[in-house]
Amino acid sequence: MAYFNLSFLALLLLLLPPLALLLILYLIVRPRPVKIPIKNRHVFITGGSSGIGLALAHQAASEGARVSILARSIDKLEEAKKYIQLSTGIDVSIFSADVRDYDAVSKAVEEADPIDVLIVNQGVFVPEELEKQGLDEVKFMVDVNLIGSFNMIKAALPKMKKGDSIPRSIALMSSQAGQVGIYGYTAYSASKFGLRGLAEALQQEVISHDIHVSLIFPPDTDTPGLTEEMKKRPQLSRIIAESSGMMKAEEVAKKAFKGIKSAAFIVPCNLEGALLSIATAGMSPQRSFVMAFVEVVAAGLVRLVALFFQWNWYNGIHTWHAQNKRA
Ligand SMILES: NC(=O)C1=CN([C@@H]2O[C@H](COP(=O)(O)OP(=O)(O)OC[C@H]3O[C@@H](n4cnc5c(N)ncnc54)[C@H](OP(=O)(O)O)[C@@H]3O)[C@@H](O)[C@H]2O)C=CC1
Ligand SMILES: CCCCCCCCCCCCCCCC(=O)[C@@H](N)CO
Repeated sequence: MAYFNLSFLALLLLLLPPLALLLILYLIVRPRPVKIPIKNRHVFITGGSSGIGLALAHQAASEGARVSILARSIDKLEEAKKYIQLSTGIDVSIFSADVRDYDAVSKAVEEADPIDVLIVNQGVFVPEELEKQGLDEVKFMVDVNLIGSFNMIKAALPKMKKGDSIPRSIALMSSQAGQVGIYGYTAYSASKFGLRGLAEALQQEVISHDIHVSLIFPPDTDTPGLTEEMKKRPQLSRIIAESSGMMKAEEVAKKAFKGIKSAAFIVPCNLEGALLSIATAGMSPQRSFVMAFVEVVAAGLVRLVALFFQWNWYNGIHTWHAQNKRA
């Protein structure tokens, strides 16, 4: 009996610190967890006529949401509308506008129903070493990916604040290249890193209006945009980006909505992304006390894994240059 008591006591002493940490985290995590409904809500998706945005629109329609999609090409919008109508029976509203044009975006928001879930998904990516890349292309990516996102949020926010008492979401489509800088993506990574600062600051500004911000971080995703990108992607960009594999747009859309519905601030899309999110948790909000526990406990080990990835990438860069110098 004494032996049993001793081992029980030892077990208790062993479990006490993690249990105490879990309790502390349960008490302190902020903002508090909240559920965002999608069914019968108005989901407005920019870049919704192709790739991940089209998959998001299809997923939202399948879950019974009212869906609007915004993009530049009216032909691609009409095609997307037809595809979703045929596959889900849902009639999607379409808005032709360039997110770089604040007035055009504002007009679309005025015409649209009040937005309950805004997914700022549009994005362009032209991978090239900065030295070779024209500043016009640098500006193009920053204007569409970052300034365009400001335009969309600024136009949508006033009406989103006036809505009913049901929680709302503003989700930003970032990229794993928005968590770690990648060779050939200087402008693209900068535009996606910018979304993080936007999102962290915006969440503090809108929390009192029951609006919840999510950042979605996909790896390479099989879309028309990626197909186009592959035509000119530097070999080293490909080697490094392949560290996180490839996903289908539909898989990314499912992960995105899972995160949006639980108002997760950081939404990874695959295992590498989950590791990357722990490695880059920084000062971002964490609503799940369980995830907070993992972040706190795994921080050191994940940092070691991250340093192994950097070791591998820089060795690859060195080898590539050595081989190409000889060639
Ligand atoms: N594919 C990938 O590997 C990954 C993509 N991402 C991100 O996911 C998002 C979608 O990418 P993906 O689906 O691959 O891209 P696609 O090129 O397949 O689709 C991009 C969409 O954005 C729209 N768009 C582009 N420029 C503008 C603009 N100036 N104003 C309004 N709409 C615009 C396009 O329509 P139109 O041209 O008619 O305007 C289209 O609907 C981007 O933010 C991207 O950075 C993140 C990680 C990986
Ligand atoms: C701590 C451990 C880290 C674990 C693994 C890290 C792997 C990072 C790989 C980065 C992949 C970047 C893909 C960019 C996709 C994209 O956005 C372009 N296709 C343009 O759209």
